[in-house]
Amino acid sequence: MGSDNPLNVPEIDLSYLKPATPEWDSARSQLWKAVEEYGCFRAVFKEIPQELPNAILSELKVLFDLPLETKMLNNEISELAYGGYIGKSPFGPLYESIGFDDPLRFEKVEKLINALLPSGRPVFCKNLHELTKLMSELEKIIVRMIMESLGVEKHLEEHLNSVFYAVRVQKYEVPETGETEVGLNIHKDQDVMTILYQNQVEGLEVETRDGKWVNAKPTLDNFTVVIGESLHAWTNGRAYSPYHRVTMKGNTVRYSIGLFTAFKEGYIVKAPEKLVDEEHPLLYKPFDHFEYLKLVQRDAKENYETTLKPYVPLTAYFGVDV
Ligand SMILES: O=C(O)CCC(=O)C(=O)O
Ligand SMILES: [Fe+2]
Repeated sequence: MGSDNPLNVPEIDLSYLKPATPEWDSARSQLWKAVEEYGCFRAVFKEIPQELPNAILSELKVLFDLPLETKMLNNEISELAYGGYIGKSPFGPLYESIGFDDPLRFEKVEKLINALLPSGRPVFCKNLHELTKLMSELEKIIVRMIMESLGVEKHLEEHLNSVFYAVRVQKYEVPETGETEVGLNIHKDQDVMTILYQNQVEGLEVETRDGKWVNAKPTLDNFTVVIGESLHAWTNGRAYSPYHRVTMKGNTVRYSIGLFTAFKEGYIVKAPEKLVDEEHPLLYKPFDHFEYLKLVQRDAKENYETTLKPYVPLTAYFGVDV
């Protein structure tokens, strides 16, 4: 399983594409195949120069080496979901992460960094803000391609108005035993999608729809895209949301940057009517995305099962809804 598996998730070049061109359509059909089968792929997106995420990664040691009390200040500063500091836990024994809850607003990035590092880090703040903007452009392309593939692109505008972006920078320590160890336990993401860039230390493993574990082994120009359960529910199950985990081995610390796209507070996740019919009955009752996030409480989760279970209509079990 996992690390010994030579397979990788598909790589798709999404650089410099224009909608309604043959190049766009060809990339879109590769993307949709990957989203259906793996819920995960590696995107090449040359609009983002490699130097940008790498400049951020090279500063992360300074941030994570701060005392725990300092990193915990983030819990007071963050106002939105996906912000705050997460320390090591049974769920992520080697994992720590620092969330930027509204990085499209430069002043919010600056506020957090200045609180953690009073001498400031203006270049880091600028880079993180800039990377968020560019990664959110990539997210919009991916969502557009998914909606076009399903013939529901009229919902694109609604999507753009309904989401917010957060960034988490994440660290995975080297296992002390020298053996392969769990960095972050098996889970599905609850968001719309997660886009990751990391420091070329592999470790992310993804389970395909047919139960095979595959390494998501990126190269320098890859952004790894993982579909979250909210998009899976919104597409009435057409987009796959994979179980995944991070496994650590070797002696290099792994750092990653994750852009999390999530629906705003109050948004009700409901599959478009066009995606529900006799052949595709409604898989999940409409749910409030923020209520769902609260319900899940990722850190407390130890079981290996979908977090959407509370929304599965009882018809799926008993033939009638009650
Ligand atoms: O760091 C990674 O590559 C994966 C992180 C992850 O799965 C998550 O933050 O949900
Ligand atoms: Fe994840």
